[in-house]
Amino acid sequence: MPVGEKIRVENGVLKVPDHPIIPFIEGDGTGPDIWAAASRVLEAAVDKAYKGQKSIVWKEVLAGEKAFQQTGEWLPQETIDTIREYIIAIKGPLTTPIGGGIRSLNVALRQELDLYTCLRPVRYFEGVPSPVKRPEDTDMVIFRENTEDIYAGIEYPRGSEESDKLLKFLQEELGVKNIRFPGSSGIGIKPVSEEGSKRLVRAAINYALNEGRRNVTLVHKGNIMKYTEGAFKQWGYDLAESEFGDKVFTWDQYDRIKEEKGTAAADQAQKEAEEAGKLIIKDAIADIFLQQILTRPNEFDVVATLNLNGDYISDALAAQVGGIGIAPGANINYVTGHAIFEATHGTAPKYAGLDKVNPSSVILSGELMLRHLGWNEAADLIIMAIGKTIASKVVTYDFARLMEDAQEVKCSGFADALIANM
Ligand SMILES: NC(=O)C1=CN([C@@H]2O[C@H](COP(=O)(O)OP(=O)(O)OC[C@H]3O[C@@H](n4cnc5c(N)ncnc54)[C@H](OP(=O)(O)O)[C@@H]3O)[C@@H](O)[C@H]2O)C=CC1
Ligand SMILES: O=C(O)CCC(=O)C(=O)O
Ligand SMILES: [Mg+2]
Repeated sequence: MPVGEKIRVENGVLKVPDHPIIPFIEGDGTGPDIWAAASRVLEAAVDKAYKGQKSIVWKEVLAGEKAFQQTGEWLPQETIDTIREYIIAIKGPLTTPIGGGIRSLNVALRQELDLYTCLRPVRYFEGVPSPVKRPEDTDMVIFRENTEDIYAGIEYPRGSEESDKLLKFLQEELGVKNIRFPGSSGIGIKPVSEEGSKRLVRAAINYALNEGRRNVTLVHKGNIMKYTEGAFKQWGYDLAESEFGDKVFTWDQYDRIKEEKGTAAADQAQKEAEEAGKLIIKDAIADIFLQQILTRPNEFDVVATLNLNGDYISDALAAQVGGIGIAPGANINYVTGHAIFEATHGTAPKYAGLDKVNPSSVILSGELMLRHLGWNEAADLIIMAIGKTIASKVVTYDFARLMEDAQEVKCSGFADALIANM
């Protein structure tokens, strides 16, 4: 087996050796089952595509329960340092307790490495059971801001010294009168910055232009949270116009033309922009957006949104194309080149150790990783094998329970079928 070399970034460009060392985190709960299946599929695809000329040299790094058992720490500094050094990593899901205990290790990794984009493509594979009539109409790519918003973890329990201090400050210094039950309120803070918003929207627009997409929708709740979510929307429009000029047409421009020259002129300007192949930058308030992705999904293409909205939207859109068992993702910093690939789903603890769940989300996250490395031939093999395997109705429990005449296989069995179909 080759010794392996480090991936490097030179002048902002990823330099990938033929045998890159890639750190992986196995994950909690169903993580070990999924990783055993997914790593075999990724290795097989690379092997089939490059016949030994390229290979991945895995390097395990610890996080979560396995890390705690072996080192007494949930997220050892060595794990963060190793991923920083080796640039690209892949992980299984990690458990976060509810209402107390450790803060999310998944969020900590994103924040430590400043992986400001959570990229979650949502696409349909023929034959996957879906709750909607035309799942093939859903073809969206989510860009979720990954380092700010209420995920910053600035949150204090009721009655703590910190929340008492904050309440006192809000009431006495800022004249806040509408905290309904101050004596029993926990307090959370939601930071959203211009830099954070703009770098995320920049990534979404760059992606949309490179991939020939038609539109980017800025999703926000800016009517209620004016200076965080509303500001995100405005910073997004400002960035689009100032950095992408003639390549885009924004709804902000539309509104200005409408005010000056009327609706017909604004409609005409948008029509001309569309005909000229310009990228349309629009926005939607989060609640109506969640309705419209169901009622008219083909109107939405690339989605740029804040952290919490992006979390909800990821799972909702995944459901439309067959669920969380087939929902990949990547956490990326487009400036430093650092990236951690991971599924959208969590640890699904009730299935831990049963070799039962669908490994496709991690496999497709690996497929995204291979494409990110420029190993498109191996990535294509994975897409082809997933399409072929699902079309032959060989599926895990999550699809089998919704399909007729399906052959249900285990997590490992699905990996076997994919490898056989490559
Ligand atoms: N990035 C990460 O590491 C993430 C971690 N988490 C963490 O995971 C833990 C559990 O969270 P929970 O909210 O239950 O969400 P999960 O995504 O873990 O599971 C919810 C349900 O989704 C379905 N599901 C999940 N994974 C798969 C899969 N691979 N194949 C098929 N179906 C799947 C199962 O549905 P069914 O019951 O219908 O079979 C499962 O019960 C929490 O601690 C949470 O914080 C959550 C999200 C992301
Ligand atoms: O960190 C967690 O436990 C949850 C993360 C999550 O839901 C997500 O990344 O979509
Ligand atoms: Mg989530």
